[in-house]
Amino acid sequence: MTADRQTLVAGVDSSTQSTKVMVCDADTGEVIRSGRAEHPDTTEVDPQVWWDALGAASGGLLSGVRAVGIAGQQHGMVTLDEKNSVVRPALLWNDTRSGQAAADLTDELGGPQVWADAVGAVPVASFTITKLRWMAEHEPGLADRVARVLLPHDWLTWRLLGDGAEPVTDRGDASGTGYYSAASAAYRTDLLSHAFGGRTPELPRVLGPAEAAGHTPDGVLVSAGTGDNMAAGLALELDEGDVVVSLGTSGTVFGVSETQPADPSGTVAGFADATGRFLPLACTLNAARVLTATASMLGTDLAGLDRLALTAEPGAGGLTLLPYLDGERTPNLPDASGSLIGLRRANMTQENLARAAVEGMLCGLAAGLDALRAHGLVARRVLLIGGAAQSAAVRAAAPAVFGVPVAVPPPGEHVAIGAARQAAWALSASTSSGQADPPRWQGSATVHLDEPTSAEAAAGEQARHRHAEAREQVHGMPRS
Ligand SMILES: Nc1ncnc2c1ncn2[C@@H]1O[C@H](COP(=O)(O)OP(=O)(O)O)[C@@H](O)[C@H]1O
Ligand SMILES: O=C(CO)[C@@H](O)[C@H](O)COP(=O)(O)O
Repeated sequence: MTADRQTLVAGVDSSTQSTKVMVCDADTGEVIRSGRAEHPDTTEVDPQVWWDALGAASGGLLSGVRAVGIAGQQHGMVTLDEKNSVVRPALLWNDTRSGQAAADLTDELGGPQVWADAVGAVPVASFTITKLRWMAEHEPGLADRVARVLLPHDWLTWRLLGDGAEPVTDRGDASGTGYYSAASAAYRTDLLSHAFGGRTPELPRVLGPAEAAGHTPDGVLVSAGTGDNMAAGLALELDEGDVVVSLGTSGTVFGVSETQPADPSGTVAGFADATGRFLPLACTLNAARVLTATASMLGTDLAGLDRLALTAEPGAGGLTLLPYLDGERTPNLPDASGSLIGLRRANMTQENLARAAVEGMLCGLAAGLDALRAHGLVARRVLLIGGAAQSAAVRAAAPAVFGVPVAVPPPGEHVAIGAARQAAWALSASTSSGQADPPRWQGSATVHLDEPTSAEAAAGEQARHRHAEAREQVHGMPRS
């Protein structure tokens, strides 16, 4: 197909640390051009920052693009007043100030199982509903001004549509609010109102997976958009047995399912995906930044951290890092700090510390993988994505820590590509010959990482055991 007949679509990943834009061929998924812009390192942010980053990342890229989709960091609370002005900076998924609000809400409405049954997940500080409770308690004057609540991707989609547009969302991102039941495809405004002190802000209409949100003033179709993990799932065209481990700011482990789990322990959140199915997911608050923080402490960079970690033996000489550097979400310890356990004169080396950082980050996700399996998810292989999947030390340690084959898809911005694939799907669905399914894009082969030796597998198993033991000893968390 010649370039002038090529149909172009764009996908946006507005995640915690940056905005990425990928322009793709709508038929094949080939990436034609891309851009990115950084976000500030903070847990509350004026949404205008995302809009400016989107402008910077997409500058000059969107010429000829027929459709665009926005994927965003999940859960962030964007509050708007009667005039659609932002009431306060958005509280992000990694802002832990609403930890007590989460515990209170869980108790007030009958305990964890009631929540898991109602909305597929037990509230934690990340969820939008707990942030609204925090706002109602700590900023009641501002809460009184809130006329509408959106998620980050909803707000960006709405801005793209221009003045007078109706705010919309999708079931994937809505399922992370704590006031949407994906199983019954309905908002739980009773829960929202209870959490928000009797206030009942307007909520965006929930679109279907291939439904269009509308068009930009320039006539570009805008798809429903979704949460970043849902978009990554869409890019990877997940089948049964595929489990994604994403190592960005957050660590997430998830797969697709026809049914919604209801985990009263709160480890597995029964989110919805971007295709009409469910996306059982466990999320840690500390992933790639554990590596940057450890590298910085050791006076090196990420390449240097890799070199150190690869020099150490698997198991880090018995060192265990519980990397709860920014508090933690899974396990639910919003006020926790990190712990380094097992230090001896013989193992107290930079190499072991680097390895312990890598293994500690992965062990938290391996525990999430165990919980997903306990709730019925089949794990035949792990697909490793996100910024820290580029780390050689992570790739070396992952197969032994997860205990299942690990594959790395070709490096790419999977969230933005998933958003672009959704845009291509919505564009196709808008025509008379529209497709019922998203276009098949996945072509390039994944790289399968080496199976661990029996010694490496044993060291991985021991690292997980020590991690669970440390969680129990330091934080009283029961072993699963
Ligand atoms: N080679 C690498 N080794 C370890 N971490 C890396 C590497 N390359 C990028 N990262 C980390 O990945 C993170 C960004 O990943 P990304 O998935 O884009 O995050 P997010 O979606 O949360 O914004 C940064 O913290 C960055 O330091
Ligand atoms: O809260 C979750 C998942 O429930 C996070 O995964 C956020 O969606 C942020 O993602 P990244 O910016 O780390 O990719």
